[in-house]
Amino acid sequence: MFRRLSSLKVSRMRGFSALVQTKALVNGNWIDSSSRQTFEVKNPATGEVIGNVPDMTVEDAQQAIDAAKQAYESKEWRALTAKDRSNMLKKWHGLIEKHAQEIAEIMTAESGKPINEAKGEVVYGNAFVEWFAEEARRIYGEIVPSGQPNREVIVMKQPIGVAALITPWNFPLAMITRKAGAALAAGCTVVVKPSEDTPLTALAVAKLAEQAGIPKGVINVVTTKKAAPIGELFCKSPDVRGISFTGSTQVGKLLFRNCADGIKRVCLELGGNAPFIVFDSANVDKAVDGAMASKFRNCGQTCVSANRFFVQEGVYDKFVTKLKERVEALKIGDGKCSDVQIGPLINKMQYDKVSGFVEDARNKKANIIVGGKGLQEVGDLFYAPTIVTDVPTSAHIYTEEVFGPVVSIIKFKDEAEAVQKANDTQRGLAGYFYSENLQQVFRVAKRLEVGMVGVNEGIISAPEAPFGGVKESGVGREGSSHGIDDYVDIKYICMGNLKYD
Ligand SMILES: NC(=O)c1ccc[n+]([C@@H]2O[C@H](COP(=O)([O-])OP(=O)(O)OC[C@H]3O[C@@H](n4cnc5c(N)ncnc54)[C@H](O)[C@@H]3O)[C@@H](O)[C@H]2O)c1
Ligand SMILES: O=CCCC(=O)O
Repeated sequence: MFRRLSSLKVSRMRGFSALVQTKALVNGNWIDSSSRQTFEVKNPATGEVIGNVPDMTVEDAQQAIDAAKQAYESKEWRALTAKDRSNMLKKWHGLIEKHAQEIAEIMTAESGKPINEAKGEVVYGNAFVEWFAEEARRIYGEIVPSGQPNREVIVMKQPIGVAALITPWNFPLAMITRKAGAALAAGCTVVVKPSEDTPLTALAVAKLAEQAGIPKGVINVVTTKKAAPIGELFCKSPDVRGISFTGSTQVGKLLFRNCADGIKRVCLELGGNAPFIVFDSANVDKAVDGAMASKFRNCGQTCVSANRFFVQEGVYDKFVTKLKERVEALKIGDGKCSDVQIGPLINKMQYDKVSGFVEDARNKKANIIVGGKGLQEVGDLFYAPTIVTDVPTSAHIYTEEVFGPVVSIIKFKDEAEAVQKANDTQRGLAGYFYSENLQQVFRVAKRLEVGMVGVNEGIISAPEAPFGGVKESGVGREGSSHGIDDYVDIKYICMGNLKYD
């Protein structure tokens, strides 16, 4: 069965104290909550409290909005050229790179993410800062040939103003840089509300932004457990011109509704329920590699994780046997051990959800061939990597996003059935399939109702690619040249009565 690591094998982590900030950042000042209240940040692998951060109030969040507005209108920010902003982002990128190890250690301590994955996330997240440093200089307008004489039609892109960024715990760095990089490149200022589970990574990168010379008030970080009232303030405040949210579909819908009155710009990156299809024409070894990468990245707590595996009859037994061997070999433990591959789930709520879903499948006569239980001997929040076969379509692991290390497998007969089942969900973030048949590749890629498709590939995220979903998985795209769109307004200037002769 699974290999567990003893604490003796835990590699020594260097102290990460230098970058750990335990105050919020408003208008360039590192401050406490006006209520003086704080909340604990815990290591999900051990339950140990690793820090206390300010539990900022709605009034504190209002101050952060005011600071962002003032900074947006100040000469220190508005007068900068695109090249100046690009250079600041490049400096920030350089500092994140320099402090990659410390940031990864903070991330592992507060999120439980295995250290090698945390280092990978620093590289991935920082790539958005670099990408948007480059894009900052390419926010082009247009001059369109006019239909009238003596007229010019000029189109320019201008920053929207203050943007509020609400981020989740599963990618504590990348979900901030993917938004803030684009916003700053466009010339906006931001108020970041990181997840209450992972505020320390957010504060650490904000500290580096300060060291990079990004002016006060341009990036504000509000740590809080009062997500709902502060989210409502962001939606209702006329000074916040855009909201970018990554998180659950449930909260995304609430924010979308609350932004309606102010006709605010909204970017929503929400949950998925990704199909992963293995056709008879697939290279099964490649498919198993892709399945492991897609499913077990961050212990399955990834919005683009494969959620439902559809495997065609001809390769079913081979795929399941090979996948089972790989799953049983996964190393589980405290993410600070350098060879751990599976850490804990983030919190008790997530643990209860995952274990409840597997119990539901068991009760509905699905077949649990590996795992299917908690690993309390390792820690309270550890759940065994699990494979469930013969999953009925009524099971929660089929209809819902599991967000945990659970593979649900369903056998299918033909392509039409696979595509119909893959699309049988209101979510549409990512989808994956394995096939060596070129005709099938194009057919299926076009028919999947998702924003992103991995063909013979389990890891698809990249700074230059547009990230986002369709259906209830969200609106807007992050990363790529499209990632700037949510932070700019298009302005048309009609130059009339021009005299050319
Ligand atoms: N599409 C993507 O890019 C993407 C990326 C990461 C996570 N996710 C999704 O996020 C979910 C898991 O993350 P989570 O549990 O942190 O989600 P969540 O929606 O509970 O929380 C996300 C953020 O929203 C805040 N929040 C919670 N309630 C709020 C409210 N009423 N108003 C304003 N803010 C509020 C939280 O404090 C946190 O900062 C999964 O469904 C996952 O698929 C999507
Ligand atoms: O969890 C969602 C984000 C993951 C990614 O950017 O690949």
